[in-house]
Amino acid sequence: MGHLTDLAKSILASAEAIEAHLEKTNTPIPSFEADSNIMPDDMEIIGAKLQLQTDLQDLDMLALGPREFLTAGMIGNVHDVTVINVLNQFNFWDAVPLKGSITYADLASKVKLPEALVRRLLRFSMTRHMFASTSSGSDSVKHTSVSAIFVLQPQIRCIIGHQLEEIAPACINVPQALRHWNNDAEHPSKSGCAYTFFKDTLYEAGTFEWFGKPENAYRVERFAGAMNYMMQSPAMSFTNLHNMYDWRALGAATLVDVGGSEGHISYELARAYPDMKFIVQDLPEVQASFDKARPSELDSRVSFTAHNFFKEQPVKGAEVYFMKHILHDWSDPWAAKIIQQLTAAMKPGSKLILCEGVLPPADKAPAPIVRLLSALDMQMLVALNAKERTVEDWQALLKLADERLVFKGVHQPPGVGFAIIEAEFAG
Ligand SMILES: C[S@@+](CC[C@H](N)C(=O)[O-])C[C@H]1O[C@@H](n2cnc3c(N)ncnc32)[C@H](O)[C@@H]1O
Repeated sequence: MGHLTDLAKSILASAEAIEAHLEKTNTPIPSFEADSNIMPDDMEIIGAKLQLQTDLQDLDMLALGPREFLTAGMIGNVHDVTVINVLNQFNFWDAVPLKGSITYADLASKVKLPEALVRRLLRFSMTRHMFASTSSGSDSVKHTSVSAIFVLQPQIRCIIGHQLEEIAPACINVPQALRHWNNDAEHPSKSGCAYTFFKDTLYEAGTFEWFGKPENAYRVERFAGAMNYMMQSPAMSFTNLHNMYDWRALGAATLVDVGGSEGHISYELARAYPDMKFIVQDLPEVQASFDKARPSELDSRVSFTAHNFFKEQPVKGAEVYFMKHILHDWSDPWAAKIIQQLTAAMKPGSKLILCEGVLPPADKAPAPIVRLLSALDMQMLVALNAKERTVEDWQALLKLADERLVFKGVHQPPGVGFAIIEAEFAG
C-alpha cells in the first residue's frame, strides 16, 4: 500500500478517536462557525491530536511536492503575514459584528481603507477561514472562528501584534545582522531585531533595553499582554504550574519572581499558597503594567521592585529565586551573569526554580512539538540572539554559572508546554 493511503488511514483513525471522545463528553465538534468551541486539550485525545497534525503536515507536503510546497506554499505563508498585519492594525475584528454581517462598503468605511483593497485582503484571508462571505457571491462578510477569537480573546492581538510588527521584520534581517556583526549569534544587541530597529546603538541588554525608550511604551505593554495570553493556552496553563511542583512544601517562603513582568505568576501562586510572599522584579518601565494588573487583596504579599537582573540582587537569602521564560532570552554568557547575581544573594538551601521550555531530542517527541519548540528557538535567535535549551544545555549552563548550584531535576508531564527545572544552592 502506498504511503499516501497509509497517512490517510492514520488521519481517519485519529479523527475518529477524537470525535468519539467529543461525543462521549458531549462536546460539539469544532467548526469554522464564529460561535464554534475550540478543540479541547483533554489528556485522552492529546495523542490523537498530535498524530493527526503530524500526518496532515506530511500528507500536505507530499501532495504539494517540494517545488509547490516551497513556491506556492511560501508565497501564501508570507502573505498570511501581510494580510493579518493589516487586519490587526486596522482593527477589522471589531468592525465586523460578532453576530450578523456587514457589507464590504460599510466595512471599508469603518476601517477607513479603500473598498477595493478590503475586498482583496479578505479574499486572501478567507482562504484561511479568516472571515467568510455570508453566502456564495454575497456582498456581506461575517466572522468565523478564526477571526472571532480576536473579539472573544482580545489579548491575542498582543501576541499577533508583537509577532507581526517586531519579529516578522526582524526575521528578514537575520542574514544582514550576521554579516554586519561578523556572524555573532550571541550578543543581545546584534540580533535581527537589533539590526532592524536599533542598528546604530549597541545597547548592553539589546532589545529589552530598546523597549525601555519612552516611545516604545506601547510595545512593552503589548509584550506583557502577549506573555499573559500565552499562559492562557492549555499547554501553558496555571493548572500545570500548580501540579508540576510541590509549592505548598515551600511553607512560608519568600519567592523572588525575577523578570516577573506584570506579576501574573506571582498573583496566581499567591492566591493558592497564602503562607508565601512574592517580590516581582522587572525593569522600571514595567511598573505601570504591574500596578494596573495588581489585585488589591494581594497587596500585602505581592510587591514590585524595579530591578535590572544584571545588577546586584537586592533580596538576600530568599528561599526561592524564580525565573519564568527569562534565561531563554539570553545566550549562555549573559544567562550565566544573571544566575551569578542570584547565587551571590543565595543562602545554603536557597532554590533556583526555572520555568522554561526544554528542547526534546528530535526523534523522541511528536513532530508538532519539535516544530513548535524549534520555532521558539528561532524566535529567540531573531529577537535576542538567544536560544532554547536541551536538558543537557540547562545542566551545562547551571554549571557554567556557579558550580555550587546542584541540579535537582526537570519536571515536565506530557502535553505541558514548559518544564520546571530545579537547582539548589549548596553554599
Ligand atoms: C519573556 S518575558 C517573561 C515574563 C514573565 N516571567 C513570564 O513568564 O510571563 C521577559 C521579562 O524579562 C524582563 N527583563 C528584560 N531584561 C531585564 C533586566 N535587565 N532586568 C529585569 N527584567 C528584565 C522583561 O521586561 C520581561 O518582562
